[in-house]
Amino acid sequence: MRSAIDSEALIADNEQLRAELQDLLQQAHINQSIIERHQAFDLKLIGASEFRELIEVMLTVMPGVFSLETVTLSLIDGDYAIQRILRDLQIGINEFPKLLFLKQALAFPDDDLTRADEKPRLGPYVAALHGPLFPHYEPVSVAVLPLVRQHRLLGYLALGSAYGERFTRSLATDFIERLATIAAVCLENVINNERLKHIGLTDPLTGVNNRRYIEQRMQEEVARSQRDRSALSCLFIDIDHFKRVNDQFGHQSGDDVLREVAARIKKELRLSDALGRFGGEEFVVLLTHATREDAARIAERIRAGVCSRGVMIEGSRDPLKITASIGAAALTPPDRSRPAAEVKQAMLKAADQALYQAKEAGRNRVMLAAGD
Ligand SMILES: Nc1nc2c(ncn2[C@@H]2O[C@H](COP(=O)(O)OP(=O)(O)OP(=O)(O)O)[C@@H](O)[C@H]2O)c(=O)[nH]1
Repeated sequence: MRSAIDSEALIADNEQLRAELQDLLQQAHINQSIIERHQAFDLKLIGASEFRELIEVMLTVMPGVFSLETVTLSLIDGDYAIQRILRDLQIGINEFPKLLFLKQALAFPDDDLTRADEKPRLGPYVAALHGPLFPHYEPVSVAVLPLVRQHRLLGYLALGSAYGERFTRSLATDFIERLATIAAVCLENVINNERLKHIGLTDPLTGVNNRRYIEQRMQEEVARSQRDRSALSCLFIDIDHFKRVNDQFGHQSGDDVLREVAARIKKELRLSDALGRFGGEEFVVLLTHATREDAARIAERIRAGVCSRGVMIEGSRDPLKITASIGAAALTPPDRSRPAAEVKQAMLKAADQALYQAKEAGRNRVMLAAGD
């Protein structure tokens, strides 16, 4: 009798142990699949070689992989350097509403002074603190991962959950810290790649785009205007008697004049326009959605801006009077029957010929190419 009871208890024990083992095994499978998902995500992050691709992985793929309501990336870009590069490389910031730019680092009240600034901060969402990182969605709990490279804060990856228990102050942060480290390295890498691309498309003397960029961009814009039937214009701008500046005051002063003229032209343009140094003392401006009349008006404004006041240069007591001649050509309506490359060449040629006429007619003036 006694042994029957013992064996019943043993069987019950055994069944309970089996059930516990089953649970543990199931948990191990779940953990294994979480680890595999995380590793696959790490590989995606590391594999992204371009800015656009990395941002997609962080902002679109990540919420799904980690079951989060939102993920945002905020970059610290006080001098607009990153935004300028992205704009020049035609990476539309508006494409990514969860990509944000901050003028400076966020000031978190230091509730724990022993904690290094670069540690992730987990806890309930506080609007006054986390608001700038979540402008479109108010989560309940958040993890803010500072992205730091070589002691420099690049920005924050901010994870938002609709559940209070998801990110609590006491949660172990090893995994999140590792994620922040990988994300920071990947981010620095793609920003540097885009910087290199940008350098290859920039004129080192004036800081405006170079000829390669402007030719490439012009072809894209011509194709776009052919598709949308939108207007497109270009200006050829040439500093008058520039040789005299070099001859009289030296090459260095000539370079100063080039820089100043580039800055004066740029001041008159919209963000969507493009300015490039085409060669020597010649600049090209691409005006999107600008008709012939718009081009004439903008060219006149640029001409007036260039000669509005003298340019201070070394070796001369008085500011030097500088003028420029401008040739303008427009695509209205854009010719759809010819390839974009051909139309681009024709537009450049027309603007160049108009510039020649402006020089012939006495310089410091704008001439329009005959209608397209
Ligand atoms: N300082 C400097 N001068 C340059 C640079 N590139 C070209 N130049 C000079 O630009 C001058 C161009 O002179 P020209 O084409 O004869 O024309 P211009 O004197 O401007 O006369 P017009 O165009 O007819 O009004 C030459 O003296 C070139 O040496 C540069 O990067 N820096």
